[in-house]
Amino acid sequence: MDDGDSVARSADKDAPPGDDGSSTPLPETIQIGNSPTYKLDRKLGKGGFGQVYVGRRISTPSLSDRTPGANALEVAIKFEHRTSKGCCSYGAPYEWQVYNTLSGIHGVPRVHYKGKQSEYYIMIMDMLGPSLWDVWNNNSHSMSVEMVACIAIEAISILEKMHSKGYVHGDVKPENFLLGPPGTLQEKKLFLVDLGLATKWKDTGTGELVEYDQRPDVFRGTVRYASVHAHLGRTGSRRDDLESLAYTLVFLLRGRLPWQGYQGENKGFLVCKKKMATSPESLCYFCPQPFRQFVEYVVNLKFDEEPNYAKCISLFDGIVGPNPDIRPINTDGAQKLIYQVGQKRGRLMMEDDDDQPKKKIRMGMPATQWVSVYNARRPMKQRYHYNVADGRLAQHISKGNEDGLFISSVASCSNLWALIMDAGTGFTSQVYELSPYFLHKEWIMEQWEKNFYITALAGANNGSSLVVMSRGTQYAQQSYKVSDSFPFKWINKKWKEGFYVTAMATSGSRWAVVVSRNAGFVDQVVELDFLYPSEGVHRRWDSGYRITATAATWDQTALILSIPRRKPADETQETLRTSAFPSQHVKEKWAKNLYLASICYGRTVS
Ligand SMILES: Nc1ncnc2c1ncn2[C@@H]1O[C@H](COP(=O)(O)OP(=O)(O)OP(=O)(O)O)[C@@H](O)[C@H]1O
Repeated sequence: MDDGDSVARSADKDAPPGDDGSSTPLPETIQIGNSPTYKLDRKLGKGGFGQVYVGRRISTPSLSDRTPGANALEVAIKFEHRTSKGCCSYGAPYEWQVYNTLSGIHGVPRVHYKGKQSEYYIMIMDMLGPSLWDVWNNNSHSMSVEMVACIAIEAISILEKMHSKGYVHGDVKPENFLLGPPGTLQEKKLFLVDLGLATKWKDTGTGELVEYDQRPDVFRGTVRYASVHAHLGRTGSRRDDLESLAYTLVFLLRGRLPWQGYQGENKGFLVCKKKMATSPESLCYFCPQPFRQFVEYVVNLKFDEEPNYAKCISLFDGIVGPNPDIRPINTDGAQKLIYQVGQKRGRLMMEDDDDQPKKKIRMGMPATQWVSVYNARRPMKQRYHYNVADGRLAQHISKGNEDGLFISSVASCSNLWALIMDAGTGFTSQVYELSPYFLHKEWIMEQWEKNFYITALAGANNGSSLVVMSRGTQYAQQSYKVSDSFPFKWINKKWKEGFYVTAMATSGSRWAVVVSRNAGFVDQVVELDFLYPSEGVHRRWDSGYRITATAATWDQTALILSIPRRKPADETQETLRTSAFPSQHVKEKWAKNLYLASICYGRTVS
């Protein structure tokens, strides 16, 4: 590998040295269950979990053994030490479970035997050949367009098959595609191995989809090839495998991806940001059209959208030679798939819907907007002020207070403040401080002593902050954190302690998050993205969550969505994104009894 960024496993998969059993010698001969005996030969590879060796059969299989592959003279033997991190709680490696369903399906090697011998979990499987990474590496870091197009076609059909069994692979990359053994009938056949990160996207029994979620602190996969959704910790679904495949194909073709070379603690974030900022056009600048079309299609797929595999395959048809028998990679699986789909639909190809305007989400163009959130409420007095300079804050606030209004939200844009005041807060008194710090701890602690709690918060790009604290809230305790990246880990810890996020702000690229006990919520989730996460918000809305806090930096938008303890009579919530402060829109919303509940300014689209 040219740099260290190809394999960055989730924390779970990073076994400390020696913990993978490397200190325990491997057995010289292997015999598990009723398997024949194999003698250990050369090493084939080593991964994060296991080591893979050639096994030579040195005994005849028992007559009653009808295991497919029992007669193979050479097999691949995968060893995982019993203390490996890949082993699940009941002992056997998680990958075994996945192979129980997928062994031997199109493009997946057959597992002949599984069992335990001495300190190791052992899986005996079909022996395969070099990986696509090996092929690319041994061919001066290059691969022909025809070869990559054939790989595209066959890989899509393999993923289609795997997905049809309810699994997503979760770690699609050149190293995990293997060819058949050289010199055999299968040397041009493609296989996808390493099912250790495979997850269910649907329950094949009930047909029900796994629930959508986002856990921004969870990353599984390989940084270089991971989908943007995987970087952001979203539940894996079919689109993620296809996005990783798209990056795999472009890597094989161009020899490099634009996000290679980042290092350090922040690497995952920087790589993800670069992926978001790279348009399909620029990613595929030197590649034939179909590659760009494929990238464009896969990055626009929704969480539960059924990919049109046949259409994806047909994109590459024009590149590969017409005679399947002389192609550099077998494309049998794909031909079968297109045939089936064609039959079902009464024709070979799906219609092309490219002329339908599709929103392009990755264009590499930053844009900054106001995000405003409106809730249905009984008629009440609400007022807004925007472009308020520091010196004029006091005047607006005291006028509002005189009229019986308290501040319900604050925001900042270009070092000027926006202020929402209304009669619906339920507060009994309120204090605020404009401070040059983000945040001013001493002042906040003093107010906590006096039973004021933070109820609104904004930060300006110059580092100053406006903190509003109120009495008469239901909060029982509060805590906050200021951090250089979105502090999901901390939030997650606080959730476990009974706190919920009740206010959030940014100052430049820094975040401040306030959590409170007794916040009146029964559950809370986060949506964090490099653009406004519309899809996630809609999924959450459908499950009863409503946006209760918003904040955005120049890079990312974060939305906190909560389920209220007491359901409001009218659950209507609307959001707007506008480049100017939405003064006219607010008035239109008021006319429909929708009132500003949250507002922020920052990066929302790319
Ligand atoms: N059936 C096989 N035939 C030949 N070589 C194989 C076979 N299975 C695995 N290998 C080789 O062994 C390497 C490690 O295998 P695999 O990826 O399954 O292990 P892992 O420990 O799960 O790795 P990772 O760290 O990628 O998760 C592969 O990259 C490949 O080179």
